[in-house]
Amino acid sequence: MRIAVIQLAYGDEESFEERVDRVAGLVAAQAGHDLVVLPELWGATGFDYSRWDDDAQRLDGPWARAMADAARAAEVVLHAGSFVERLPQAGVDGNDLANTSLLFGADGEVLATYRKIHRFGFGSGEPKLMEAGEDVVVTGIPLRDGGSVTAGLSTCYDLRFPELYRRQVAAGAELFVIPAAWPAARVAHWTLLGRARAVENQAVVVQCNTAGSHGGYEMGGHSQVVSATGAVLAEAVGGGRGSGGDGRPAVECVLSVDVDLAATTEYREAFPVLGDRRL
Ligand SMILES: NC(=O)CCC(=O)C(=O)O
Repeated sequence: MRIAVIQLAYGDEESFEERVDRVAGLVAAQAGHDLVVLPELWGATGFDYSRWDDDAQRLDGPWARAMADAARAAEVVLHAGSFVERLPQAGVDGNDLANTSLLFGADGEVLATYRKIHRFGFGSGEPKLMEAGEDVVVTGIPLRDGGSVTAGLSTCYDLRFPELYRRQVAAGAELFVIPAAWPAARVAHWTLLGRARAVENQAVVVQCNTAGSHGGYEMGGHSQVVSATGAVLAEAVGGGRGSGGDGRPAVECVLSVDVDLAATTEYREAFPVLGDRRL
């Protein structure tokens, strides 16, 4: 399986519309991959909360249509990261926004919808402005060779909650796709937790972070793809001025990675840790 992880860099100066056009072009250039992955909230920004209400869109709005077109143009399955969804009505917390991911098939049809379950912000940002998702989402991703892989979807801060990934594995997940807007200050947690989720679940982990600075936050980059054994197959270098970073700002880049899915199955059979879970 060939995966393209697009680590986007953006600042405060680029408009939503300009960025959607730019990103659609980047996706369209990834023909030949099975799966292309974008980061969290790359349109409305991860941390400039003042933009979220204005940039919110319906599930079938222009953002989703542009991403469907890009998937179709490149003939790839596209995990379009996430966007600020305008819900049809306010939810239990009185908000009508959600942090929503869409997975598009190569024909542009929506294969899966995931709403971020664990909201980041400790009383501001997501918990204040957005509803929490309630559904664990595990979905088949069709591959160009006619096969498929079973993937669990989650977003950024979800990575800190291992029980979510255990539930995804129980539902058949062999691979986790995790878009993020994870700041440089804690980028060491991002890479460490990604490897931990891979090792404890014997699953491939695909992490797509954001670069650049917006809303007063420097993003950490260090997108990575980790094998089911915990080996880092590819990592976007640079970024992380806080704990564990290398001091350089993260940059925009595309990781193009071949993942051997049969190796995951073989590894799970040869070292059957998951069979020893006490549920
Ligand atoms: N956008 C996020 O969910 C940020 C998460 C984060 O910064 C952290 O867990 O640390």
